[in-house]
Amino acid sequence: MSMIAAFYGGKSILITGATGFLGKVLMEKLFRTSPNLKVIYILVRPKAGQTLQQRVFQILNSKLFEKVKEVCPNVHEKIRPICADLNQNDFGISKEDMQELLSCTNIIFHCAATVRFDDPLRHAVQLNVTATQQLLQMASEMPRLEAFIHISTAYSNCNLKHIDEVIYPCPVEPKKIIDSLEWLDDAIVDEITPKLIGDRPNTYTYTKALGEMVVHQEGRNLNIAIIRPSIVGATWQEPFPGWVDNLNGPSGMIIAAGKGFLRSLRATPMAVADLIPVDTVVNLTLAAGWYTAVHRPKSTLIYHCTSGNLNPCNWLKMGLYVLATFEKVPFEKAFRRPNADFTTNILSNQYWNAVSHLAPAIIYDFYLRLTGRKPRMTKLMNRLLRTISMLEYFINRSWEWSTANTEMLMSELSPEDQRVFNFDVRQLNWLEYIENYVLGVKKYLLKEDMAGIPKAKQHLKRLRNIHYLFNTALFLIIWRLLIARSQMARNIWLFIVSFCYKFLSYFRASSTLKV
Ligand SMILES: CCCCCCCCCCCCCCCCCC(=O)SCCNC(=O)CCNC(=O)[C@H](O)C(C)(C)COP(=O)(O)OP(=O)(O)OC[C@H]1O[C@@H](n2cnc3c(N)ncnc32)[C@H](O)[C@@H]1OP(=O)(O)O
Ligand SMILES: NC(=O)C1=CN([C@@H]2O[C@H](COP(=O)(O)OP(=O)(O)OC[C@H]3O[C@@H](n4cnc5c(N)ncnc54)[C@H](OP(=O)(O)O)[C@@H]3O)[C@@H](O)[C@H]2O)C=CC1
Repeated sequence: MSMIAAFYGGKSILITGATGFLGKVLMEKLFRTSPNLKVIYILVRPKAGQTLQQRVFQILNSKLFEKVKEVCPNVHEKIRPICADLNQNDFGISKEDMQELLSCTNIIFHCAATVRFDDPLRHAVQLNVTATQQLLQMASEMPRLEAFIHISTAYSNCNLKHIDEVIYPCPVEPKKIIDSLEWLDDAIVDEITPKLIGDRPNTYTYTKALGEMVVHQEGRNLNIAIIRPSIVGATWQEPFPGWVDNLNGPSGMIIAAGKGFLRSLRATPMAVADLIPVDTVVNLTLAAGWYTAVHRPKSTLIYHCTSGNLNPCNWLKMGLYVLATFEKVPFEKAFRRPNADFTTNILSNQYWNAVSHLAPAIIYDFYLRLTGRKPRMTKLMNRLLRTISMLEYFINRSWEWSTANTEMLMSELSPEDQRVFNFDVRQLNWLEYIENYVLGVKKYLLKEDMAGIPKAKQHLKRLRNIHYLFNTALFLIIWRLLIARSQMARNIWLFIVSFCYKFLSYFRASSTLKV
């Protein structure tokens, strides 16, 4: 019997960010392995015209939860959505709901965050720092609380090359930042943002570091652990391989490459591609929740959930695996044939952006205009280039994350728990994982049917022929122009023609002799 699964039995668990990528997989695993848990409270905001109930209904009726419904048929009764907006005071939670949360919660998993790299500092601080502070305040009023698990990111200290499982001090105290944001106006905040974030690439990594600091300072009397995952990707094994439901991290890039939009990328081929499957993160998180509650470590333990030091893969390999998978399972209606190159040189990157990204988009938009349709490709391509520019920081560097706490946790698990809550990435086969990832992107993100693969292959063949035809026509046009203008080009042309003529005559003569 799994000790971790038994531990969560009968518990009241509070999850923030349960409607997000990680939160959904966390909920699914909890229900599947501990169907006798008491209740999961989830803090949800109404969104996109959907009520809380509709949002929960949609999640529970998704493919991800199919297995849960078999082992926990009354899952609808065990999930308790609470209307909350983490941007508001007290999260806008009603008094009755707050009372229930304070008196019943045993475990908190704090996953909610803004993961946008370019969020204005004020918004990123509100969600990633102030909301964390408020949640800690709530937690301190929970008499039954056994553990508070905070999800951070391995990149919160990406300004360092070697990162230990410790909290690093921030130059400006989070409290001072929160206070000053109250009276500074937006224009001044925007102006000082680069100075505040210093050598970090964006407001996301900066505010996640501030969030950790807040946890460290204000959670002293609580039983806390911090999980730092690297780049979270599709599921590896559970509940089934390849599940993914948002465009963050590599998923959006896989679509862009598979549809033929992404043709070149400024990336360091040998830099470590520190991907970590979402189910691995969830298993480690649940194991850490159990360990924190049962063993009550003296200090806050930080767990790095990364793959680079145990089972490294680099961007070159990952890119090749992705491209190889497109051969077997191409995406439908591709714009061009998938073929992406990595370059480290800024100038050649600009050249390829102009030639491989913008020029085809402009030509295609011209064609759309000619056929009376609205041009859209240049806009889309500019958006893609902007996204790529935001990711470049992460694909041109390697980091070393120490994983002593994570390895210690693994050694504390029983053999059964090591199987049920497996977070040993040494067992991961990258080629197999990437194949399933690409397949998952096709099925769950693009909602493409496998039956369409022969047609997609046919479409790629047509694109290849168009490509050859276009290149030949371009070559002939350029050559024709050169011949018209340059004596040297004419001489070369005459030389080639006479050489071919002589070769053919010789070939014909020798074959006649043989007969
Ligand atoms: C050979 C191939 C090789 C492939 C492999 C190479 C892969 C490299 C991947 C490297 C990943 C490195 C990530 C490092 C992550 C650090 C880890 C974390 O803690 S952080 C956790 C990770 N956090 C992140 O990854 C956040 C990254 N994303 C952002 O910060 C923002 O989306 C933005 C600033 C990039 C664009 O802002 P903005 O211009 O305001 O645009 P909106 O947001 O409003 O969206 C506009 C449209 O674009 C769509 N779309 C969105 N994202 C992507 C995407 N990645 N891609 C594509 N598309 C994307 C979106 O759906 C929407 O479509 P529609 O509804 O209009 O049809
Ligand atoms: N994805 C990744 O690559 C990585 C993620 N992480 C960390 O993992 C955690 C989860 O990330 P992930 O699941 O990918 O992110 P998502 O963007 O998928 O999910 C974010 C969650 O936060 C919720 N949320 C955001 N704003 C509010 C708000 N104002 N009030 C209530 N809820 C809100 C969202 O709710 P709603 O559905 O309403 O928007 C959603 O449930 C984050 O802490 C992130 O920093 C760390 C490393 C890598």
